[in-house]
Amino acid sequence: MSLLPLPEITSDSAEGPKVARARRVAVVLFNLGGPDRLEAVRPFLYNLFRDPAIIRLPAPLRQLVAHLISSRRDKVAQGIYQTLGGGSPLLPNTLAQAQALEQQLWDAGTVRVFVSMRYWHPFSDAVAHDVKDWEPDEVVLLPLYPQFSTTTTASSLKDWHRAAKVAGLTAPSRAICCYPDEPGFIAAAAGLIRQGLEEASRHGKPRLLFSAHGLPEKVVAAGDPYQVQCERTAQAVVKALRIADLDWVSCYQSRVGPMKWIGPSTDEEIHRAGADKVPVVIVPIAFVSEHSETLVEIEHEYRHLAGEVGVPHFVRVPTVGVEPSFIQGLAGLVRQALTRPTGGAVLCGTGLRICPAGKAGCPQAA
Ligand SMILES: C=CC1=C(C)c2cc3[nH]c(cc4nc(cc5[nH]c(cc1n2)c(C)c5CCC(=O)O)C(CCC(=O)O)=C4C)c(C)c3C=C
Ligand SMILES: [Fe+2]
Ligand SMILES: [Fe+2]
Repeated sequence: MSLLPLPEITSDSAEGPKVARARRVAVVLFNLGGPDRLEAVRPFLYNLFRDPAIIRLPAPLRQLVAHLISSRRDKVAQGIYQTLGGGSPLLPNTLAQAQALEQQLWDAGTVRVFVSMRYWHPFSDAVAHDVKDWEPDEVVLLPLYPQFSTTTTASSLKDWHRAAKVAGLTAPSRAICCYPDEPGFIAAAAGLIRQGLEEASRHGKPRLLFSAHGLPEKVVAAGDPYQVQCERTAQAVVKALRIADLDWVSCYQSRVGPMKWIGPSTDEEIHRAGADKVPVVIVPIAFVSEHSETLVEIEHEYRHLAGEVGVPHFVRVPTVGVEPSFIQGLAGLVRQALTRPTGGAVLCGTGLRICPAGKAGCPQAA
């Protein structure tokens, strides 16, 4: 990766020579957020379900529905976070990624990496103020969702632009929309999967399950490119693995509510693996760090189900986290974004084209 030139930012002074300083770049990482204690579970769920990107109802009705669902799901969700010691590890894990990325970007100017969460602290309003106080020359918005969804990436970016306006943050920004087959991400996932396949192979010919967080079918039918991009990630990993006759399938976990979600579901695939008596290697392909969906849903619930339905061996592959090639990949996305025109343009991770508004699979997110 070639180094970026470091433009000197100069300021005129009435008295004397111009003062130069290195370009200051703020990178903002986005993720969903998670409750940090059991009392936070209900307000976290309320924030999630009152988001119009999640519950597509008009305002007063949406708040009412959010209140009802969060009250009803509170106990189940508290049980999930109780298993994790009373809170989500998503924030500490994301802060570790921020630190690793900051170190990786030593050559891109004076870089500081911030973390902004959508449904629990640190919220975009507080982070936008912190970014403004740091006085960046440029801002790069980097969602920690490799695959674009209106429910995640677009929701986070929209909320960020609102918060930035309120905070008076005027530095130019660029958003990276998605990177479903970014080579560093794919290499990191493939490396971790290879270890999982090796372990499972001792128990028979394993089946690889690429398990992504699901979405309601109607969200995808309305044009959300998430499912297509999840399949693209799976294809890219399979190609990188270069294993002849690899048995693999994409599936979707985490269904909530009564609507029909995209499939096949991860449950169905675990049942099928049980019937076929094949070991399962399950890889959470839409998550880049550990949290309730990986450490409870996969590690406990799916592992238990696999035992019940006769799967001979079950391996959970860890998320890419701070794997060096993943962090290098993120740094590459930031460097490339910095070479593009500013003005809220949305960049596709693959090929880093500037996406025209509305182009399918390459969405205008802001
Ligand atoms: C790829 C990422 C994600 C998509 C797409 C997504 C859509 C989506 N999620 C819900 C409802 C819930 N999600 C919950 C937790 C959760 N979701 C994601 C990511 C995506 N969600 C993450 C990273 C987490 C974990 C948070 C943590 O533990 O730190 C939860 C809360 C947990 C639970 O009660 O099961 C809910 C609820 C919907 C409805 C949706 C799309 C419409
Ligand atoms: Fe979710
Ligand atoms: Fe879940």
